[in-house]
Amino acid sequence: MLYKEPAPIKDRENPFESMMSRFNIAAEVLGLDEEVYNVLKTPTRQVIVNVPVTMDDGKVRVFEGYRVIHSTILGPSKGGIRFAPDVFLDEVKALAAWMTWKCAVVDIPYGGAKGGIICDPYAMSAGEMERLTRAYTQALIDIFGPDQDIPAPDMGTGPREMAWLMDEYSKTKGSTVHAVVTGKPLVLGGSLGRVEATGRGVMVSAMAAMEKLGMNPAKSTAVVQGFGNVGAWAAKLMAERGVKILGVSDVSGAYWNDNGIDIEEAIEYKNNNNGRLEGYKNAEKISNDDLLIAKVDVLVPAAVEDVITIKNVDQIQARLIVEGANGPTSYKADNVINEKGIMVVPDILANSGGVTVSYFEWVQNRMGFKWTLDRVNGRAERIMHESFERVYAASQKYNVPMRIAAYIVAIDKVAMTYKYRGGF
Ligand SMILES: NC(=O)C1=CN([C@@H]2O[C@H](COP(=O)(O)OP(=O)(O)OC[C@H]3O[C@@H](n4cnc5c(N)ncnc54)[C@H](O)[C@@H]3O)[C@@H](O)[C@H]2O)C=CC1
Ligand SMILES: O=C(O)CCC(=O)C(=O)O
Repeated sequence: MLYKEPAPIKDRENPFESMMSRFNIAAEVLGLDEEVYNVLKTPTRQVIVNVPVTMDDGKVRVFEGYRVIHSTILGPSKGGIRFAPDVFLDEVKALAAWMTWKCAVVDIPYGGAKGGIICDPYAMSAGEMERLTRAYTQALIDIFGPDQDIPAPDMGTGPREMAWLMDEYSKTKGSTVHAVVTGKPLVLGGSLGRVEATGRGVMVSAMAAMEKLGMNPAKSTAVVQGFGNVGAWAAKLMAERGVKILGVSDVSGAYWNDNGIDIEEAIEYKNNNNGRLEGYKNAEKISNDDLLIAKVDVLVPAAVEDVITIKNVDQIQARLIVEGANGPTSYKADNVINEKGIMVVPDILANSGGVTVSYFEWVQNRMGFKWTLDRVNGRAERIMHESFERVYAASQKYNVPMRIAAYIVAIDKVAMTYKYRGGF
């Protein structure tokens, strides 16, 4: 029996359809070649695996896992692995396509992929997680590779799982292959700055957007949904630039303080509390729904897909949304957002700092050389700034919102690559 059935698709908006609807608009604006459109609308490869794992109670449980490779036209495919109870194939397909667009937006030489396993990482022991990660790696041993497909962390995974993946892959291949995965612990060839890279990119995007909107960070307020790797780092780095973070949330609920949440303290609390804010005292508990519609200047969704939807978009009060998560806004909410004049820094731009530093990690692994933190952060921030300006310029040129502009920039690069490579 599977650990848990995926949530029925009818209860959720379909992230792949959300992705395609934006892709369609951008493709039309660009006048994308029909052949290229047809290649890109479907992933290159979709693998479903069922991996048996011996649990701590001695029983064997079978877990369903996925690896979807959307495109390899720009280079080896790249993208994280999500461990979550409700991950499903169409979600992984959307996440894989977003990786293609993201890598193209920041102009790094990767295609897009994503993986997932239906499991609850918070309910499993370290031993069970290790056996699951190793079994998944074995099931995909011919897919992964430093020149083929390079995984990284996503929701529910981090450096620990990447270390197991690298070890399992290396043992099978007979030599240590650092570059098969990024987001590894430093001691195994991880890069300085990777852990905080996605949150740092969110902060850089937020600052760039605030400048365009004439907002002063030191006089601005924000809420951050999701207090994991991306949300906690984004909150911390934005607070360091003077933004008052009035509320944060995770699966346990949302936490609000009129004077601003002490982010360092909240992170310490979470780290000592099995990764959760549950029971956090120096704030008022509010509902996750109320956090999203709170009266603040900036909203940073950094948890899951489809949290800004047709159901709540009317009530959103923020002037600026910076998407730390992948796909947090359903496509049906786009029109209302645009009518309200809210600026959105879309996921494929705002959270691209993570894959950018993953690229640096891969480069360092292949050079056998380590960069300093200043070099990593300096280069990543430069890429984020340049990418932001590229997307902003496209939004002005085509008179479209930033999200469609980001797709235009990405699709244009992919289409140009097809033009030169040919082959079909
Ligand atoms: N880790 C990375 O480098 C990157 C992650 N992302 C995206 O950022 C998002 C978050 O990823 P991570 O921070 O890595 O995951 P994580 O597993 O470290 O943290 C996820 C956080 O979201 C919270 N959460 C889950 N469901 C929620 C809900 N319904 N309401 C409020 N909070 C909820 C969890 O409690 C946790 O605090 C995902 O969409 C992921 O795909 C995007 C780019 C890179
Ligand atoms: O760091 C990477 O390679 C990919 C991170 C990721 O999964 C994402 O950007 O959504």
